[in-house]
Amino acid sequence: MTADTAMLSVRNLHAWYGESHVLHGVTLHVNRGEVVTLLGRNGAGKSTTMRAIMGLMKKRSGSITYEGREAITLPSHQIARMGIAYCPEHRGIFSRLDVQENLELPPVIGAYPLTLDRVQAMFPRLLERRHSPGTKLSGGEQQMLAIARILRTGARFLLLDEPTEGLAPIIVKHLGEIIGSLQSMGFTILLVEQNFRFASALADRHYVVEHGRVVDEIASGELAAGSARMRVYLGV
Ligand SMILES: Nc1ncnc2c1ncn2[C@@H]1O[C@H](COP(=O)(O)OP(=O)(O)OP(=O)(O)O)[C@@H](O)[C@H]1O
Repeated sequence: MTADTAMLSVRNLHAWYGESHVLHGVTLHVNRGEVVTLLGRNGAGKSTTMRAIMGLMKKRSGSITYEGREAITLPSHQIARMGIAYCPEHRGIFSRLDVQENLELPPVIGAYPLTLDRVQAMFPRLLERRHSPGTKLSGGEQQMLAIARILRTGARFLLLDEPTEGLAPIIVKHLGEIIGSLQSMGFTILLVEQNFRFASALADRHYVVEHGRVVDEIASGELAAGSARMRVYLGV
């Protein structure tokens, strides 16, 4: 499938923090139902790419089409209404609210929001912890809550920024299962990941970001060759 028929298509995306020019022409696409990762070293521009797609960068140029509709000039709340949800690296949990309140807060913007019961069935730990304030959650619980919360909105396209960061291997494994089941449920996911092993087990394709550009694309079928290439990119 080409970029023209993709669910999300990003072409020649530039973005700036103030005077600092950080994205230098990112081009990528994500087809409906895919899990695609952005890989690359710290500071390569992966999070900024997500922020720019979500309309959170004040200055950006290029083209971002979602379901065929141009979004580059739209404010963030309208991009959310198109059906894109963003789970930032620092998770954005409201620490003064408890788990249930965090889950009840998101506005419904899409046609098929998951009900509270449904997300609690998917994340039984959140049901057990429903009256715990955000501050009392472990890193893994916070990550589950952050993902559960965006599922409540009805968005069908999820931007997940380094969900595994700082989590124990067993929680990482569980998150992998959750992302796999979200894909089976029909969600489309763009994922920033530093953990190449985690990413390679999950994703259909990978983009490598360097110095604010996509410099390579690796299909998961090319894994053996891909991981050698990745070691060069990531310097590991
Ligand atoms: N708020 C900001 N103000 C100015 N520059 C920023 C800001 N946030 C990020 N940058 C710079 O933008 C560039 C890209 O950062 P970005 O966070 O997108 O990288 P990344 O690939 O996601 O890496 P990381 O995993 O470290 O977040 C880096 O040079 C970074 O220093």
